[in-house]
Amino acid sequence: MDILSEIVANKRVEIEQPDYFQTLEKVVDELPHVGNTCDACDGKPARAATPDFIEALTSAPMGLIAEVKRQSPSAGAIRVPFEPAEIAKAYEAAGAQVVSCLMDKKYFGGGEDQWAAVRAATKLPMLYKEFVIDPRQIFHAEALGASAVLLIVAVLTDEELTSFIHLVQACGMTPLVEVHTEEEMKRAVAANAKCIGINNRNLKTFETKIETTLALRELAPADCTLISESGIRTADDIRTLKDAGIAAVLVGESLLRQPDLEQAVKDLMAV
Ligand SMILES: O=P(O)(O)OC[C@@H](O)[C@@H](O)c1c[nH]c2ccccc12
Repeated sequence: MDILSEIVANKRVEIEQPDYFQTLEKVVDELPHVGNTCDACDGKPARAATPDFIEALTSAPMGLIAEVKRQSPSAGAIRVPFEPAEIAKAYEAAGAQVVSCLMDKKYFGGGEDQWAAVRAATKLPMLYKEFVIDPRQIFHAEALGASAVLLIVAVLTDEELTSFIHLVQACGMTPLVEVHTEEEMKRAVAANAKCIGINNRNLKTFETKIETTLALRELAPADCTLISESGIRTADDIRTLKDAGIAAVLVGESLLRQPDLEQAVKDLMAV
């Protein structure tokens, strides 16, 4: 079994544990409400508006989604010691537009505690970075104050993809639809995704190359916000992607490996 299938198989078991969505129930009642209701959310009031994901990203010449990632199946432990709040503060101070927070515990060392630490440390919009296979995860993201939710095309059927895109939108968040192949890009476009993340990393083999973005971007309609994800290391990479019409980048490892994070962000984004 490849790693992506393994992670998803584990996720299916995980989300059925009785305490998995505990926070959802605890948090929803305590959230500041804006009073408007969301049809898809059972008539429950939607939570206070979070900063808009696309607006934040497109406010810069090249948007940066900076990732809080303790470990990964491909890299192992990425930064030791790992301090989510300090990391988020450094990202914000250096001018990142969005913070991405891994929610998977077993493979990425993330989860609700990490989310809460980051949420408290920064005002920046946050991306709920998870292997979403169930609508409850989308309500969870909403309850936690996410601005955007990752939807990975490779782990969803067409029907799921379409209904999850609508659900994320109905909850006042932006679906970031992730693709890695031509076929997945076509499925994302057919599902009317308006914000597409091209993952340079093959989640089955871990092979990572920026050319993936350059090849797949051609297949996206002009009104789509395109984000290049994974394996982005240098200011030269950023220049290449900018010239190719990419609006934003999602970067974790290459930043997190630098002792001075704030400087690392500034050096990377110095275009
Ligand atoms: O650390 P990197 O190579 O800069 O990559 C960040 C991000 O793109 C990567 O963590 C990622 C992209 N899509 C995902 C889906 C699940 C987990 C992780 C990911």
